[in-house]
Amino acid sequence: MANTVDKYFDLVDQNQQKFIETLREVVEIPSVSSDASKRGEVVRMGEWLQARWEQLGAQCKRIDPGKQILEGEELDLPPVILGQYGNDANKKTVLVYGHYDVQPALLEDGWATDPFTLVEMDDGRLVGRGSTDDKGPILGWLLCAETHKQAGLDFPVNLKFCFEGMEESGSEGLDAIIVDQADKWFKGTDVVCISDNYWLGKNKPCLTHGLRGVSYFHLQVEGPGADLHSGVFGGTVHEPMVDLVHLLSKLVDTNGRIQIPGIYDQVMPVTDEEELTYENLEFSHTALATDLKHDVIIHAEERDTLKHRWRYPTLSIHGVEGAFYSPGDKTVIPAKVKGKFSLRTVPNMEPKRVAELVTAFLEKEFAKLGSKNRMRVIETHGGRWWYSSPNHPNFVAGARATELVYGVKPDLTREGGSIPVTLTFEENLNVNVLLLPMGAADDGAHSINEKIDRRNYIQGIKLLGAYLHEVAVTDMTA
Ligand SMILES: NCC(=O)N[C@@H](Cc1c[nH]cn1)C(=O)O
Ligand SMILES: [Zn+2]
Ligand SMILES: [Zn+2]
Repeated sequence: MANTVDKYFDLVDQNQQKFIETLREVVEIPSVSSDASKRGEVVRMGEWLQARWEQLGAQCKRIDPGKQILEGEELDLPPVILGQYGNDANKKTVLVYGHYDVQPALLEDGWATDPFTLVEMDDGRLVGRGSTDDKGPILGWLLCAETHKQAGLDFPVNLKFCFEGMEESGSEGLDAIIVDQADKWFKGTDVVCISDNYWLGKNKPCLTHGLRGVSYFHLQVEGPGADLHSGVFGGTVHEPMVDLVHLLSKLVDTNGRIQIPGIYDQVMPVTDEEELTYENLEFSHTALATDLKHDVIIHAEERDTLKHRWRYPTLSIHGVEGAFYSPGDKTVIPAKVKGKFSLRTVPNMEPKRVAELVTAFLEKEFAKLGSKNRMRVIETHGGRWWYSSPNHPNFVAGARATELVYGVKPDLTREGGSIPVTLTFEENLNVNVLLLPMGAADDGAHSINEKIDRRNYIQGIKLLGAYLHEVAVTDMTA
């Protein structure tokens, strides 16, 4: 094994520039799943992946999950690309999951360069939307397999894959496909690996064994039939935006404490054993404040910041649809506005209970306003949290691979973000899931100037390959 892995590492080093060009090619496809006008691009990205894997000899199956209504338009959901690369009864089977859709990005959001053009900076940052979330990592699996084939190296496992184009928009349609395919396409899977999160800091790699869930809400307030002139109607009609601002202000206080009664009742208490997991991690407020460009950290202790990222629920307000947001001073009263917020959920919160509590609270608060407007709370998607033990041999394989590539033992972390289908894979395939991140804490996923460092991209391609080699020689039943 050592010989093959060393050869593989050498080849990855030799092909660095080619791998960056491949990343450039996919960053140029603006596969934004939340934007109806970009749906064709999302599909194009899925087709690109399928074609490239088929060229390599993988057997692929495209599943079209159905329709969705987005911005009032009925749209085809982007395809889920299932694949099988290798089918040797003497090898283990690893299922990898990733997503080929990305978050929206506009130059005017504050990007220094065009978000859909990959730019390599002097300091090694590869800047572009999707570079770290999640196009770099999904390319990692592909480039690993291509490199093995081109060099005639034995591929150590049978690889199954599942790539979706709706992760950034709630993974619509995917749960049903996983349930349906558990005994079909996914049959024979020994372990699952997902590379779609980040290190805790900038230097030390980690393995991740927990994710928060996400429950996303639209709070709609509707009043007159059309926008109004504020000089004529201000002070004489109930304004939807005023109601909305009042309601949004009730959800969470300025120190991040959620104000919805009952929301903390289902949260698992911290145990002494858990307290130990916050020790000796590569995480500091000084580094975090630098990444944030301004120290806006609420908590005094690092462990409290981590607890609020990993194991307590949080509520964030994301935006208002229908409100005036352009430059200039338009004197309008918007007729209908939609406030958008989400709660990150943790063990043992149930999405259904969360939705009930949120709705009951907002209805009560709205009634207090005495407004003649109409209010509706809509839960647009609810993804579940995931928590797993890091003692499984799958994690041992991940740790060995990390040591081989980076020369250090990885930290064990949980993640504040959500990958809703993680639990669906675990429950329906009855196998262990490992999260093996490629990118670093300061990559700026979902933000402006998203990047992956050249180092993390290239070493990450090695890491994914090394992990597959380690799985091949690790007893997964232990
Ligand atoms: N890299 C994982 C990720 O970014 N996940 C998203 C998932 C999501 C759910 N609803 C909208 N996006 C996240 O925000 O955590
Ligand atoms: Zn992602
Ligand atoms: Zn994301």
